[in-house]
Amino acid sequence: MAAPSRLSYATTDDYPKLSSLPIIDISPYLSPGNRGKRMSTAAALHSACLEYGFFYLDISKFVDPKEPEELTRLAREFFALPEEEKDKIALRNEDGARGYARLKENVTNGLADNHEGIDFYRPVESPDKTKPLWGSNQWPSIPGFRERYEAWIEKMKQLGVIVMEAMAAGLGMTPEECEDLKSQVTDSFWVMRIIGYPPLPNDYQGFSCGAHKDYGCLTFLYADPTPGALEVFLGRPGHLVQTAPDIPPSENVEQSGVWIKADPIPGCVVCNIGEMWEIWTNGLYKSTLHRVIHRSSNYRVSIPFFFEPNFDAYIQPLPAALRIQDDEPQRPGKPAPEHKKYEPVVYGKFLLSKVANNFDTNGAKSRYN
Ligand SMILES: N=C(N)NCCCC[C@H](N)C(=O)O
Ligand SMILES: O=C(O)CCC(=O)C(=O)O
Ligand SMILES: [Fe+2]
Repeated sequence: MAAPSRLSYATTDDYPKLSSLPIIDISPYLSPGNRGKRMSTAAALHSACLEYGFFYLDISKFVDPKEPEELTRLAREFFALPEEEKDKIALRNEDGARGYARLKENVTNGLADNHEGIDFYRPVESPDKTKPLWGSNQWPSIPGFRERYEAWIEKMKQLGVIVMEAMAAGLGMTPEECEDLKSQVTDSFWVMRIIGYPPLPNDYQGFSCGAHKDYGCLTFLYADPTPGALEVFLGRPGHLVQTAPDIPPSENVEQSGVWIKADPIPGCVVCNIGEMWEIWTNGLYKSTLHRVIHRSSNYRVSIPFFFEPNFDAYIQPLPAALRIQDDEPQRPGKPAPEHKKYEPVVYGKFLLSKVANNFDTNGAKSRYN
C-alpha cells in the first residue's frame, strides 16, 4: 500500500463535484401520495449518501424555525450560569454519560475538545446509575427548558423514521425489507447533545471538536448561524491527493481529501449518516469524518440529535445493499465485490465501547498505537 503523499495540498478545485453539500427537501415524505416527488427525494438521498455521507435536510415544512431558535436561547442561558450551578447536573452524579460535561472534559483522538455540553439519552425503564449509560437524564432547572427540548426530541424521532423510510426507498428495498429496517429503529436509543463552544484559542493543542464519525444511524444537527465552524472531510480512497494532517491514523489509510465548511442554512438541519449505515450497506455508504474549529469571537451553540437504532438492534449488511453491490459494473482489473466485509454488531454494545473512550484520554490515545 503506497504511503499517502504529503507533498501536495488539495483544494476544493481538486474536488469540483465535492465542494458543497447537497440540499434535500424531505417534504414529499411528510404527507402521503406524491409518488414522483418521493422517488426524486429518495434518489437524491441515495446519491448524497454514496458521494458525501453528509447533506442538508430542508425541514422548513416540518418545523417552525422559531422552535430551534428558542432552544439555543435556553442553551445560552444555561451555559452562562456559574460553573457550580452547571455542576449540579454533572455527569458524575449519574451514569457518567448523562449530564453536564465541563469545557475540555470531552476527549476526541486523545485531545481535549474545547467545548462544554449536556448529553441526554433515551430514558430507560429501571435506571441504575452504577451501570454505564443506564442512569437518568439531568435537566437544568431553567423554566421551559425541559418542555421545549422534549418537544424537539419528539420531532426529531419522527424525522428519523421519515428519513429512514426515504432512504429505504433510495436503496430499492421491498416493502418487507423496509418494515424490517424500520423495526430496528422503532425504539431508537437516541442521544441529544447541547453543545457550547467558546472561541478556540490560536495556540490550543486540539480542536473545538476533533475529527470523528458519528456512531449510529442519522445525525440531525441544528446549529446557531455562526459560520466556519463545522467541517466535513470529503475524499475517497483512490483519490489520493493529500493526507489530512489531523484525521485519526486508523482512518488515514490511502485516504485523502479536503475539509469543507458546512455552514448552517436557514430552514435546514445538517444531516449525516453514522457507522451503523456503513454496516447496513456493507460499505456502500460511508460515514464521513467531521470536526469543529470555531475561531470567531462569539460563543457558538449547536444541538445535534442522534437518531440511533434500538439498543438491542442487531446490525448487519442489508440484502438491498448487497444487491446493489452485486450489480456494480465489472471493469477489467477490478476485483469482484466481496460480501460480508462488515461484521455485524449489536448497536448498544458498540455504543458502550465508544462512550467509554469519550472521557478517557488514555483510552482514546491507545486506539492509535
Ligand atoms: N454521539 C456522538 N456521535 N458523539 C460524538 C462526540 C464527538 C466525538 C467523540 N468525542 C469521540 O471521540 O468519538
Ligand atoms: O457542533 C457541531 O457542529 C458538530 C458536533 C458533532 O459532530 C458531534 O457532537 O458529534
Ligand atoms: Fe459528530
